[in-house]
Parts: sequence; structure tokens; C-alpha cells
Amino acid sequence: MSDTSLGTTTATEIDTETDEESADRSLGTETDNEMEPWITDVRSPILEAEELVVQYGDIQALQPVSVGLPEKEVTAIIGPSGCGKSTFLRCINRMNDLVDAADITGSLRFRGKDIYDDDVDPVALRRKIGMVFQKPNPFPKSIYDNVAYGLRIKGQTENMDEAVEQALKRAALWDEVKDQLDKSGLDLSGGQQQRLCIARAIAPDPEVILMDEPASALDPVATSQIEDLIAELSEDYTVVVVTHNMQQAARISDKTAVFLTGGQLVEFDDTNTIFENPKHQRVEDYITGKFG
Ligand SMILES: Nc1ncnc2c1ncn2[C@@H]1O[C@H](COP(=O)(O)OP(=O)(O)OP(=O)(O)O)[C@@H](O)[C@H]1O
Repeated sequence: MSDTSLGTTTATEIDTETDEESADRSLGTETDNEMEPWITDVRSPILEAEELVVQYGDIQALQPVSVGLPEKEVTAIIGPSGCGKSTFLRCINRMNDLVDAADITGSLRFRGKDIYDDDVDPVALRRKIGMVFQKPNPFPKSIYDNVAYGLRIKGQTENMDEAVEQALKRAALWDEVKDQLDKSGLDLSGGQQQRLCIARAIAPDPEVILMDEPASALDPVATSQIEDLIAELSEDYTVVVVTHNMQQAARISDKTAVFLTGGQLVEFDDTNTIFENPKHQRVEDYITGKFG
């Protein structure tokens, strides 16, 4: 395993749980609780939510959510507007820490370690669990400096050129920008900017990449490039992607989580099953466009 240190917690501590124990817990005793039926049969999930609840003041954005997400696969999160998709995604790298009103209970484990434990440094966590947002948001800096940013924060001083090149290649942007690395990231097209943001997220060598509607602000060609890129990235990374676009979810994901009104995770399964043979009528109604 690569460096999974989350601040003061050592990789060794995180490693202490065996795959078997992890799977046991994910399949375990919680199934007798009606509120969390989607402890799934994902073996050795890299991320596990257990009874995760988010409240913004009086608004309960997430009902108790329990789910295990598979490693090096793409999980799509779908559901109607306001059902808690972004809230769930932002919990995974503690972005909701930045929202004063957010009250989070339950647990969310990354490789068995609860990321809400006191000894987890959120900044270190976000290097392991990077995020890409709906609207491309490159820094007003050069292409090179955008990608080098996370590496510098991490304290890296050597082999910067190679690392920047590698990240740009992995984000399928290198060929388009290799001769203009000093150009401002803001001068790229929307699709290029989003791939630059993906390069910035993967430069510090994360294990998980969270994407919140990464293509919804892009044209069809740029969208298709991002979708192809997501497929490539899942060979090396765990990708969790929120999308409003059900066809996109069906195209790009291995697993799909369906959240419905009230912040309830109603169904989680293989993407083919969700789209072809969902277990819940409400999910079928949503998938077939009867509501939402
Ligand atoms: N910072 C916040 N303060 C208060 N309420 C919030 C905040 N962020 C989200 N909410 C509320 O929490 C609920 C879930 O919001 P969230 O953005 O997670 O849903 P979503 O499914 O991602 O929606 P969309 O598809 O429209 O982006 C909504 O009722 C929303 O209004």
C-alpha cells in the first residue's frame, strides 16, 4: 500500500485490520437495523460509511447511511436535487468540516480508519482523497504551478518536473499543454481546465478521487473526454462521482448508489442491476423518469 498516513496516524495503524475483518464488519451485525440495508457485499471496501448522518441545523441532509465502496472502481451517486449526494461526497474528505452548520455523526472509514477521529489531519486526508468540482476551478497560476501546488504543500522539492508531467499525462492533458506549461491555467478551455484540476488532484498521489458533477459545465466533446478519463483513472484510483446524468452514470460506473428525497440511500448495487433490475419501485420510478 502507498503512504496512507492521515496526519498523526501511521499507515501501520490503518493497516492493522485485515481484509477479512473489514469485510466482516461491512457485512456484519448492522443488517438487522432497518435504517441501513445497504451494507453490501463489497469485499474489502476502501471506504465504509456506517450510520453516517448529516444535519444542517434543522435540515437532515443524510438519513443514516451505511455502505461500503469498492477499491479501484467507479461508484456513481445519483438522485434528485437536494437528496444529499454532494453532502455524502463532501463527507468523504471532510469538506463539510468547512461548513459551520454541518453536524456529522456516525462513522466513515478509509481503509478501516475513521476519518473523523481526532488524530486525523483533514489536510493530509485530502491529499489521499482528492476532489474535483463541478465548475473547473484552476488557480490563477501557470499550468505547471497548478499541478505542482499540492506537491509543494506536501513538502516535495525534488523531481517536480517529472511529477508534473506524470500527473498531466494521467489526466490526458500533457500532449495539449506540454509546450506551454507557463501559460495561465485560466487561459485553457473549460474541458482542459477540468483536466488540469484532475491533474492537480492526482499529483499528490491520492488513492481516492471524488468528483462532483465533473462534466456538467462542459460541452459534449469535453464531457466525453472526461468520461474516458474516469474509466482510465479507475485502473489506479477509486473514483466516486456525483452525477445528475443517469446515462452518464450507466456509462461510466461499476456501482451506483441511489439517494432519494430526504437523504436516504435507497439502493446500492452493480450499475447494471440498478439500471436494469432495481429492487425498489421508487428507484425504478426515478430511473425511468417518473419523478425527480
Ligand atoms: N451549507 C448548507 N447549509 C444548509 N443546508 C444545506 C447546506 N448544504 C446543503 N444543504 C441542504 O442539504 C440538503 C442536501 O443538499 P445536497 O447539496 O447534498 O444535495 P444534492 O443531492 O447534492 O443536490 P443537487 O443535486 O441539487 O446538487 C438540501 O436540502 C440542501 O438544501
